[in-house]
Amino acid sequence: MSLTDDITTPSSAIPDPATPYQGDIARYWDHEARPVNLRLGDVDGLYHHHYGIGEIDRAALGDPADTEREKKVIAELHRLESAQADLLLDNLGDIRAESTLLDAGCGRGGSMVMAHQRFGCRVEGLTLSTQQADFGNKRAAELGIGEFVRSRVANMLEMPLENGSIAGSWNNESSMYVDLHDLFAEHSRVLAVGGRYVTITGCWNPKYGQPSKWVSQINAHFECNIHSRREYLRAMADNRLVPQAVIDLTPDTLPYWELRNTTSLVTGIEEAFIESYKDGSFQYVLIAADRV
Ligand SMILES: C[S@@+](CC[C@H](N)C(=O)[O-])C[C@H]1O[C@@H](n2cnc3c(N)ncnc32)[C@H](O)[C@@H]1O
Ligand SMILES: CC(C)=CCC/C(C)=C/COP(=O)(O)OP(=O)(O)O
Ligand SMILES: [Mg+2]
Repeated sequence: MSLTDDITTPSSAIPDPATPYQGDIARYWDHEARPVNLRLGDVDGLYHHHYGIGEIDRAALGDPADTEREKKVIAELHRLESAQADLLLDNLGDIRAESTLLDAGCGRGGSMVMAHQRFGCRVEGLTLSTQQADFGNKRAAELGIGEFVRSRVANMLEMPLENGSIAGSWNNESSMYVDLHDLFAEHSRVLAVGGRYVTITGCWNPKYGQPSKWVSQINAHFECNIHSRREYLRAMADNRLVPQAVIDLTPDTLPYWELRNTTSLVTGIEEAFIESYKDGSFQYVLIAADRV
């Protein structure tokens, strides 16, 4: 059976949002078309809404006076964003082609395509945005993988998925829009026992005390609610998700932000990320957990 055999809800049939807040978030992503996301995605057709990790390849950027410099910087930023998704997929463990994966808060679907290309399996994506789901399904169809990669408009706190049907699931920069206890209860329900959950997220650092002014600025910019690192670990523990790896990616993401801050694609939020990562109030982390 292919993914499309059991489609009962076309991606455009948006149900009533569960809350007014979710309606706001659906509208936000329906109208998003920032060049920093679209021009990077145009590099190779993988459209991401997350940030990058890894060292800058200075040789690939060439001379600052190069007329092709902007194009090269865009390609480099995109390479770092895809490297971030690759690291997330590395942490899913062994996934068989017969398995189904879940991308909770899937955006335009770049990570889903990468997951299918790596594992050959089905990938289910959930987003609040009709525009994003349609975009992801169109891309998958263009790539000839529409039978395997499907985006749907659905609330990740009420996933349209059977209990224990998912081998691996993730949130890539999408968990700051929901209550973590509700979110992990739902991942725990759909994951098979022994399955793997992975998140890459920004979180505020309990060592700092409370969310800093920079964290508050990021929340206001994206209409989200960044959680603390402690909250992630506590909500996982309460929902049968046992951390196997907690990796601080903060030093690995700073080069991406420093490079992005030199381009014409800046959106105005770069300073908040750079300063909060540097003052220790905010961290970029990967957490991988086993469903037990
Ligand atoms: C910053 S984007 C991340 C997209 C994607 N994970 C990526 O890495 O490109 C946040 C995503 O979370 C989704 N989202 C937020 N709240 C959600 C909810 N309650 N249910 C489903 N998706 C949600 C948004 O629709 C959006 O697609
Ligand atoms: C790490 C944190 C706190 C993330 C918040 C969620 C978010 C908006 C991620 C990036 O989306 P994007 O790629 O659409 O943003 P931008 O336009 O800034 O690249
Ligand atoms: Mg982006």
